[in-house]
Amino acid sequence: MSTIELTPPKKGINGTIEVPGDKSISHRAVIFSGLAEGTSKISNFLTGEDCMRTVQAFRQMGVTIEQNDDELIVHGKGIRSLSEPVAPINFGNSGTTARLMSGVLAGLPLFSTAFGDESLSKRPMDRVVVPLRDMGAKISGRKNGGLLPLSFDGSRLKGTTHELQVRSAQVKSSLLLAGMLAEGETKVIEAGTTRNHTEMLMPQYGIDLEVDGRMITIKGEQQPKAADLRVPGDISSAAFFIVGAAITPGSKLTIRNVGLNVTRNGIVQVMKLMGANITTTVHTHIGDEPVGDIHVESSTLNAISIEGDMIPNVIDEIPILALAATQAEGTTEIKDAKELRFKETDRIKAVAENLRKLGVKVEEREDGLQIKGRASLSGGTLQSFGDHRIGMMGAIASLISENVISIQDKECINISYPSFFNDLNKVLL
Ligand SMILES: O=C(O)C1=C[C@@H](OP(=O)(O)O)[C@@H](O)[C@H](O)C1
Ligand SMILES: C=C(OP(=O)(O)O)C(=O)O
Repeated sequence: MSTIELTPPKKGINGTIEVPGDKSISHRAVIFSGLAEGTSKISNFLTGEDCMRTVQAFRQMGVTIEQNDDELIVHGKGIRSLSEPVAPINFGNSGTTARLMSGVLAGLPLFSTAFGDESLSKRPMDRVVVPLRDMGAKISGRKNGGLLPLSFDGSRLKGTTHELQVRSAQVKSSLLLAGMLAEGETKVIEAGTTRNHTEMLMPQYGIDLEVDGRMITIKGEQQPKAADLRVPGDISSAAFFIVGAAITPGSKLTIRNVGLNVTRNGIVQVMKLMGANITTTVHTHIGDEPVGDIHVESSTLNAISIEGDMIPNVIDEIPILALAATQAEGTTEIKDAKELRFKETDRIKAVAENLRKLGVKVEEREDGLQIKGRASLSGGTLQSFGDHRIGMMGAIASLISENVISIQDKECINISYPSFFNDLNKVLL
């Protein structure tokens, strides 16, 4: 674990960058390619630690996956040819791997066990285990399957209708994957819109499903077919540079080839509501996913209330939005975001603690934060709490701080954005 010291640059961030491939889409692309029959090519794959956990899970089931930089060649042999993993699968720090792979492992005729790191071992798994058991899944684990490690005595599942209580794309995707392997039809009725990459990608891999508002219906016993895919840039990674450019005077920044899916572009909408100077230009589609450029220039910001339906669309962007709020005129309210307490760390607590260390007036609420704006940020040592998004928030704070900011355990940033500091240095030149 090492610490990085970041000296305030005393100037804006300028130029053009590209961020790495989308984390959510990269996980899903490996899962569909690993289950598929035939050879799939995935380019601009995110090689961050989380997505490599999903790759490793398929390697342990006998799938050959070649990697050349950010290109993966996945030699799928079909669902029936997957082999039983002889060793436990390590999901590492990755909630997406844990939830999505639970749906897969529960529905394959194999025995498997899986565990995670200290953070993931505290995150709730009952949100997938309970509905998977309703489909007939045989899963056991700590706290009656509420926590990792879990073991899956894979069996033929029965298609079921699920009315989701949690607003979570991971739960939805886990059940759609289980439904694809099950006998009969599965319906997933969402509590509200969440990122829809699974639904968008499935048809590209030849999987039939029907989306009717909040209800998704999938037929069982489907064998995915191989496909070639280019992963768009990750808007959740771009978010750090969007906010960095918006709050640092003298900035003009273009971020190229970012996924602009409407279930993910909340960061752009929210920053615009705060008065940020942002334009987006969609120039292509990858499958149904819109991809384009984001241009941001620094401007004054005003406080708003971020709540309700806005939250799922910015769920991973709240830490960096909280930093934006410190520079806005007025007091920003973040509500309905209790889910943040179940991420890599308790992100409500971590954000409040780090902003307070920098001299910001912050109130912590059960489901959010109240942040007083127009704060001048001192320097100091910030903990990342082993959470990549908290670490990157601290690094972006250093663009406008009065003194050096040190970030402890900077390595955790490799979970979603291994080239983060390289990209930051490029725009500081
Ligand atoms: O489905 C996905 O790829 C993700 C969904 C979100 O989690 P929840 O579904 O738990 O909200 C998000 O926080 C995570 O980073 C990725
Ligand atoms: C919450 C996140 O990821 P996961 O749930 O996959 O660990 C994230 O990337 O911010």
